[in-house]
Amino acid sequence: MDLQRPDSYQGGAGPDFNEHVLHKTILVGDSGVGKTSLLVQFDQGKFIPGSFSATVGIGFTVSTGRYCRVRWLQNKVVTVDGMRVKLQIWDTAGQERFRSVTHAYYRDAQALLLLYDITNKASFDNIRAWLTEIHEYAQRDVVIMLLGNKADMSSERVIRSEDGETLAREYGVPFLETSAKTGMNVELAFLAIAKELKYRAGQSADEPSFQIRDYVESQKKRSSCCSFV
Ligand SMILES: Nc1nc2c(ncn2[C@@H]2O[C@H](COP(=O)(O)OP(=O)(O)OP(=O)(O)O)[C@@H](O)[C@H]2O)c(=O)[nH]1
Repeated sequence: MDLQRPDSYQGGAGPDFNEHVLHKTILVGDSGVGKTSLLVQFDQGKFIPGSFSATVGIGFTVSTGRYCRVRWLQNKVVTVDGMRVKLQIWDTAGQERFRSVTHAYYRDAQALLLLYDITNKASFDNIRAWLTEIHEYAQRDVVIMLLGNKADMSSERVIRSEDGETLAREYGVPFLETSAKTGMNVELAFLAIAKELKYRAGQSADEPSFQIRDYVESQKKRSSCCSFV
């Protein structure tokens, strides 16, 4: 899937950028927030209704020998400013009983997409606990993005968009509302992560600095402006 689209960032990759490196990206969040659905939407461009179980044979099952918290992974190539960024995306199961198995996976993650469900207050309230866990087990410079998923379910919304934004600002992370059902902002979330990782890998003194939060905000404004055109 070629995700390149016009945007404001035109910096090239520096000499150290290695397009063959896989950038490990993990989806985390409470059970049922839509992690698998988001990945399926990104991978296949479609929404498959109903919960996925750990036994559903999509992709690649990672056996831990115990409970399998990390279920499958998907390699995706995202084209950013003409360069290929390879994301190795790990889907995880949100149930509490699998959590201890996950910590090892955080350690070498370069990016984490942290999801809550805008129709589920508990999933939003648990974001702080997820962030505490991430800060404890992940690398200090891991790229984190907060996603309020199921944005299509407006009649059942209990978490306002402003609440997601406020929480994200408090932790200094970018924020998007997404819908795995309609595809809203799904590509943008992964594209922003890929751009940040590419920027970090190729950072050089003469390159304009890239700020993922500014990028996400500018793209959000662009899509809200253009959806009315
Ligand atoms: N309307 C709507 N439903 C969604 C969306 N994302 C997921 N769902 C539904 O929410 C339920 C849970 O989705 P999953 O993708 O299985 O959630 P998960 O976070 O992977 O859950 P665990 O595997 O238990 O951690 C399913 O019934 C999905 O069809 C969305 O954006 N909009």
